[in-house]
Amino acid sequence: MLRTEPNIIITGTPGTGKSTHCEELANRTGLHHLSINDVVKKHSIGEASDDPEDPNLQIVDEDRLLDCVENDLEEGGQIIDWHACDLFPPSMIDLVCVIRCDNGVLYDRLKARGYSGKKLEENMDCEIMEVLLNEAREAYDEEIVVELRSEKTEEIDSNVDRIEQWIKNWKKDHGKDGEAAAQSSEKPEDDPKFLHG
Ligand SMILES: Nc1ncnc2c1ncn2[C@@H]1O[C@H](COP(=O)(O)OP(=O)(O)O)[C@@H](O)[C@H]1O
Repeated sequence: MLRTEPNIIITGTPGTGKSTHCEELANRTGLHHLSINDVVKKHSIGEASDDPEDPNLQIVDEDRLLDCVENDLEEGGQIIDWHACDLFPPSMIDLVCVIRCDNGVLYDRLKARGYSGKKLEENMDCEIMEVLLNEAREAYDEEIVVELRSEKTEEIDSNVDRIEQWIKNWKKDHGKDGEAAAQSSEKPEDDPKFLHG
């Protein structure tokens, strides 16, 4: 089935600004903010970890998670909000935005969230080592992976503007004309390169 609306992953280290971007994008475009944290809670597919330093940490059964979101992804128009990305089938994903943040700014945000000790350290390492960016680049065609910075308030607006414009182009290319182009094996002109600042 051809999707008429794209599926977009918004990923990044906790605290970088994923939810903020997803909410704003959903408000502006009418696409659905698919918070994976909410899916995990709703379907009880997380198991409490036995880490005494992080009793709230949930280990998620990824197969069950995929079962829960499969229909949504097939339908399209999903803005997927999660701190991991490589489990979603590439055939169902049209754009992957990795939200990045300066280490000092992220440290303050995570502290304000009450993170400390090992949990704070591991999340800071995750950002410094570019774990999510590498994961995204390994799992998906590098052309659809975009890195966006989110340190200042005005960056939220400019990032969302750019993604919104990309969505408009994608829809134009995948409407009736896009379907015709796909059938005649022409490549639709939804090149996400313009998103690469
Ligand atoms: N570009 C930004 N400018 C200012 N504050 C931001 C920006 N991006 C995120 N924040 C703030 O950082 C915190 C973490 O953002 P959030 O969207 O919850 O991150 P995540 O979903 O990645 O954990 C929130 O308080 C949010 O308001």
